[in-house]
Amino acid sequence: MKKAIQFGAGNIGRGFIGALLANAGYHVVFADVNEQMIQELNEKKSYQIHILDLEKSVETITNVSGCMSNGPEIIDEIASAEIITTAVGPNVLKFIAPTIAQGIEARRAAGAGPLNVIACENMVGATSHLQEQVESHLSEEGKAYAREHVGFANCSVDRIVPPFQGENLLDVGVEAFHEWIVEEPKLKGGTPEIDGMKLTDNLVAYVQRKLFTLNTGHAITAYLGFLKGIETIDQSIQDESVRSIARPAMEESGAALVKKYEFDAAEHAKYIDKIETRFKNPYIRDEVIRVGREPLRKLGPADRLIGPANMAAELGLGRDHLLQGAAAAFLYDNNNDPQSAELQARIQAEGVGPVVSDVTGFAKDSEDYNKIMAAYEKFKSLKA
Ligand SMILES: NC(=O)c1ccc[n+]([C@@H]2O[C@H](COP(=O)([O-])OP(=O)(O)OC[C@H]3O[C@@H](n4cnc5c(N)ncnc54)[C@H](O)[C@@H]3O)[C@@H](O)[C@H]2O)c1
Ligand SMILES: O=P(O)(O)OC[C@@H](O)[C@@H](O)[C@H](O)[C@H](O)CO
Repeated sequence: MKKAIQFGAGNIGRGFIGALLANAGYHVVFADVNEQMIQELNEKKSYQIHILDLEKSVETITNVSGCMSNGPEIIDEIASAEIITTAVGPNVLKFIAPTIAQGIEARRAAGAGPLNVIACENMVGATSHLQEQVESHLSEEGKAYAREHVGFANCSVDRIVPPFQGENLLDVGVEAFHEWIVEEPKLKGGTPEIDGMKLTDNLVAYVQRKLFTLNTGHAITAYLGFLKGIETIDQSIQDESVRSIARPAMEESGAALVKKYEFDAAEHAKYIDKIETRFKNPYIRDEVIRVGREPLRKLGPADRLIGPANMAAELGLGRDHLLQGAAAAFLYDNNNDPQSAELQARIQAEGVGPVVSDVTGFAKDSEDYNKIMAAYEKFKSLKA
């Protein structure tokens, strides 16, 4: 039987990618550092996906097992797999890269056939980033083997999967919508047949379309909601003062995306409408602290707040609401989130101006810097 390794048995791993692979006839080995999750996967060998939407349903996923991603067994698992997917978070890719490299060396020694690696993270070029990290751990022979036999394909992955309290630790609650788009030209050994995997040769456009629309609106809804003491995304987007920034911000990034990639403007408007409806899904409890997690990552130059603002600026387009959204991120003050604590400690120590400039790359007193600073001062007075 075909084998897939899914690094990360978390929400998107179990709730989307692992499930698609299992349904496509792969035996899916979830590799994680969470011992309890791995034990449970090996005991139960199945779990349920609860579709939490207007039409509810339950899907049972079978033919799965678990493996500690930091134990010795994972190397043999990689050596005998056809596909590796990840959903561990962009910052964790560097920790799994040496393991994937060891698995590739084992495949080379065994003369194994093609393997495809697809990092399913909210990050432009996540797989290329992982590939660089993996290559840095490969021998010269390993690099040559990988060039010929290992495909590293980027992707865009979209399904809202918040933490879920089911009867079973493994069960997961998801929205009905899902979209997984994979960079076809990078795949090796032919295209795997996986229902729900779409293929494209223009991936960057689709990754940015998703990251700069859904994740942009999501993050802004989270940070503004947090400031107002609102707990969930669906409640936050219903608040007119939040929506009146989050929605135009998605329209600003939309105008930039349409211009840059020549997307159909009417189709893109529908895409934004659909996303707003997804945020409003009352059947899913998605907390603003999940969506706002790791604000420093989200404020990165290629990520969902500053990335679309820069794209709009390059194209001579408006970006006021995107910059207001970024300002709200600088006020995200949640001690349970290490990046939020780091951000707030830096603002305390250095003052907000230098931190805004350093994190965003906007020079002091530039137009975009001044707009963030003005919004920051305005929002500060709104803090719940
Ligand atoms: N949840 C969503 O709605 C969603 C949707 C699209 C994309 N994503 C992306 O998917 C990725 C994962 O998000 P999530 O929501 O599933 O997070 P999550 O926290 O639910 O899952 C991450 C999993 O990775 C595991 N992990 C951590 N370190 C590891 C390691 N060294 N080796 C193996 N596993 C390790 C964790 O134990 C956890 O089970 C992120 O990049 C996120 O942006 C999430
Ligand atoms: O996973 P993050 O932290 O990059 O972003 C939080 C959410 O916006 C994200 O997980 C969405 O739910 C997901 O991208 C929907 O496809």
